Amino acid sequence: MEELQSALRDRGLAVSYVPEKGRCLVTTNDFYPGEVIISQEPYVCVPNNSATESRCDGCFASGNLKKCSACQVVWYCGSTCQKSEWKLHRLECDALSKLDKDRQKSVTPSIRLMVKLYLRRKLQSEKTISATATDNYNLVEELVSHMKDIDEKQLVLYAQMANLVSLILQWPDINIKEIAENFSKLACNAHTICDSELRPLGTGLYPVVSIINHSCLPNAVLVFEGRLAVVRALQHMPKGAEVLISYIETAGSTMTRQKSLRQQYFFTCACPRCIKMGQQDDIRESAILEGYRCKDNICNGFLLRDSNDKGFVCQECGLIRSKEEVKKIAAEIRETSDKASKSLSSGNLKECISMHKMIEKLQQKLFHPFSISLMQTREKLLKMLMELNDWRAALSYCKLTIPVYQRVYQEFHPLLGLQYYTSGKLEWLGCLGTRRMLSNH
Ligand SMILES: C[S@@+](CC[C@H](N)C(=O)[O-])C[C@H]1O[C@@H](n2cnc3c(N)ncnc32)[C@H](O)[C@@H]1O
Repeated sequence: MEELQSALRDRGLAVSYVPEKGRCLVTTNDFYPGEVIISQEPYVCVPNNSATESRCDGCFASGNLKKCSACQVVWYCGSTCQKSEWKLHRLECDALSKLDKDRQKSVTPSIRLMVKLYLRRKLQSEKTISATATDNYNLVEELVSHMKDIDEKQLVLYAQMANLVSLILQWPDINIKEIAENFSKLACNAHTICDSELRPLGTGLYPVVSIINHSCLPNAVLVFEGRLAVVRALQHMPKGAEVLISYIETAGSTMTRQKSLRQQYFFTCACPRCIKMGQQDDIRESAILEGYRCKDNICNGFLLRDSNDKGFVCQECGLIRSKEEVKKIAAEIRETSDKASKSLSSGNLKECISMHKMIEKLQQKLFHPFSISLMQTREKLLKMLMELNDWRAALSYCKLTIPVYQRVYQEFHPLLGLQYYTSGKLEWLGCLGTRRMLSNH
């Protein structure tokens, strides 16, 4: 711990402790918006490979990959990445090669992450790989596991996964209980590694970044530069401030956020947004983000359940919307969404787009213009239209999402920046298309 504190002191940081949260990271210098607070390479990481998509184990690139000829499980983009991973993969490769084909199929990214964790610990203890104050297994040992909070079903699953790890490693004195506990640690400490457009690529364990606690109104944000985790300030952070990032999607009602924090991280958030739960402002915001709209098209009022529980009352004009009407439209949305998923899985993008346009129309009838569900549908349309190179139509959906982004994300949030960037890129691509058309005539 002394070594870690000393390494952090040089970066203007310290580890502290708060009874209701456990360890926390605090600043010992001022940090300004956009400034890097801390960056860390992963202790271990894996790409989220599946039967349909593979990425390089070194840099997470896709395309032009070659399978490791020995184990036939791990992919590389070239010899540079293969060499950089070799010390660890040599051991993993031996272990994976001994598995039969069926067993190899059960080696999911989570199983590989755990196998790599144990191999890295072994290599560091043998000094084949060097350890530093911010890169050593002791830091993994100190991570919270919440073993006592996990339900029976989850414990059984972790035990089964631990047995598989043991079967792969074949170490005689391996501790199955410890592996199961490490799976629980990964669940509340590992991070999803995303690319610059915030698409998920893999999972990594960053034990120093994992000391940072959560807030739904964070003062910092975690982004990735390749596999490097980078925490940047979202606002001015004076000396002595606790560094806080958001573990979850912050665009949601307080109830939704609290539920997902309790389910995955086992705590009740008491951040400045969450303590307002049940207050007038919070009720209003939750109803706008996740509730229904006034049935009068001109009125943009949000609805709250009426006292007789007969329906929902518009808080602007007092008009009542019946439960039956709401249920009917919600059922139509569900039905169309099912059809859209089927057309997506059959690869019919054009049909999927027209289904989503129908969903959007139905959602416009039911939800408030700032609704998260409506925004998500428009986001899907934007992505699908971009796949078809229909820049103009994609731009129109991108523009519709921006006011919602502005409402739900803070000024310097990367998701908001990314949406502005997408909009600019689509404007440019649209103009380029028009110019080409003109020059062809
Ligand atoms: C990634 S760890 C953060 C570091 C942790 N406090 C520690 O001592 O190692 C996540 C865990 O920290 C705790 N935690 C994080 N943010 C919290 C918050 N805002 N309020 C209460 N507990 C929190 C929860 O136990 C959560 O599962």
